[in-house]
Parts: sequence; C-alpha cells; structure tokens
Amino acid sequence: MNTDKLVEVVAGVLYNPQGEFLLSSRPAGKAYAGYWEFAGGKVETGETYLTALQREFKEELGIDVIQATPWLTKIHKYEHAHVHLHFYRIGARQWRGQLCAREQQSWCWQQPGKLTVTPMLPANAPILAALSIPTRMRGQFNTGFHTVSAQEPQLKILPYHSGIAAAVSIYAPANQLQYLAQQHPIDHIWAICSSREQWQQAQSAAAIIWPISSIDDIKLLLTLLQQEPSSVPVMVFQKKTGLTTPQPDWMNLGAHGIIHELE
Ligand SMILES: Nc1nc2c([nH]c(=O)n2[C@@H]2O[C@H](COP(=O)(O)OP(=O)(O)OP(=O)(O)O)[C@@H](O)[C@H]2O)c(=O)[nH]1
Repeated sequence: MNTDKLVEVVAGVLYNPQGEFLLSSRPAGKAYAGYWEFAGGKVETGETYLTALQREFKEELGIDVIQATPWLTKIHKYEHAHVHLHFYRIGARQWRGQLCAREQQSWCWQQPGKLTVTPMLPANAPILAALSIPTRMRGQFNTGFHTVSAQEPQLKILPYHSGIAAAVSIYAPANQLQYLAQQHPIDHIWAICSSREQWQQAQSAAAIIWPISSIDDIKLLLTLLQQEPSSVPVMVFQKKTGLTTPQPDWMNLGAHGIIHELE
C-alpha cells in the first residue's frame, strides 16, 4: 500500500441512553488487530462521510445510523497508512437496531474518563481525552467555568494567572500557549481564540474557547468549522451581550459544547 497517500476515514462515537459510548476491537487480519477503536472505516469513492459511516455501522454492527454530528478531525501517519480521520458523534436517538458483531470483533460500552479496555489505536488518545470534556458549562470569564449537569464529566477550569498550580485546568489567549506549555501540561490548557490564526495556533491545546459577542464572531466560527474542522474540541462561549441574532445550532455544526456566561 502507498502510505504517502492520505486515506479518508470516518469513525463514529456512538452513545447509549446512559451516556456511555461504544468501542469495538479490530478484527483478526487487519492492521492493529485486537486494538480498540470507534467503529468506522475508509470512505469509498462516491460516498459522503455520512453514507460511509452508515455503511460501516451496518456492515460491522448491524445497526442503522439515522444522523451523525461532525466532531473532530485528525491526521495520523501509521506504518501501514496515512489517515485523515473524521470523527462523528451519534447520539442515543440517532441510531436504531440491535448491536451484533458481524466481523467477529468484540464490542463494549465505556464511560468517559473510565476506560476499562486496552490497547487503544494510537491516534485515538486525544479523542478519548476530548470525551471527558463536558458539553454544557457555565460561569464567568474572570472567575472560571464548570460543568452544568451531574450526568456529564465534572470539570472546573480557571483563567490563567501566575502562580496557579500546574494540576489545574486553565484557559488563556491562544498566543500564550507556547509560553504556558513550558509550565503546565498542554492537555490542561484551553486556548481562547477569535481569529483564524489563533484557531490554527490552538490546535495543540486541550480545547478551544470561542467567545461570541458579535455577528462577526458567529460568521468566522461558522466558516472555520466548515473550512478547517478542528482537531481539538471547540467550546462556544455565549456572552451576555444583548446580541439579538439567533445563534446557530453549534453542536450540530461541529462544536463540542457551549459555555453560558452567568450574570
Ligand atoms: N475505524 C477506525 N479507524 C481508525 C480509528 N482510529 C484510527 O487511527 N483509525 C485508522 O483508520 C484506518 C481505518 O481503516 P480500516 O482498515 O478500519 O478500514 P475498513 O474498515 O474500510 O477496512 P478495509 O481495509 O477492510 O477496507 C486504519 O488505518 C485505522 O488504524 C478509529 O477510531 N476507528
């Protein structure tokens, strides 16, 4: 196989009503057989990402995917292939049918942050970390944000200030990322972005915070989600600005979650 050519791959994070997600093991005979992954596979000629995902879930697990939400993308070079991975989320109401392993693979439900199976495909570590980020948070820009729902992973994140402990998750402007990464683990730093350049800088952070206070912020975020899908979760920070424009359905457009500003 020519490993220089970028191969388009779709993979689905499928949820059950308990908020658990599905992992399956790679069948014998494939590269990385026995490793755990999200169900999916290569996009075939003429397919959209959604139709490829629907075909793969039917072939591998016998279920029908009705809808899926674009989430994260990632490029990874294996010794056997150079892959462009497109991860989708499939909510508990977005699929139907009875799960059955059609390729003699194993499958299991997992809770975010509490993985009980190993090993995982090498490219997937940041994807699993992203699943531990809640989709609904709230708080104030100056004092920090926290999870809203008891059903989601509990997380508190604080604005950076000098002297803050390295174990704390922090947020700071994207252009400070390189400097902060010398003192804090990069997977604890969220980057605040409001331009294309910052969006690109922030692709090594744990997550992006995109504040919305004007129509231009909405327009640029829509463009970036479409033209340069992120490899890290995007949290849309909805500020209390009196902006009357209705907000797009961000989570259906590729954002990971929403942060609501409190008074
Ligand atoms: N399905 C899937 N593939 C992944 C994930 N993460 C990841 O790096 N990959 C890589 O993406 C590629 C997917 O190809 P595949 O071999 O599963 O594709 P396929 O089902 O169409 O198989 P085929 O080779 O029989 O046509 C592999 O190189 C695999 O290592 C993941 O979470 N799910």
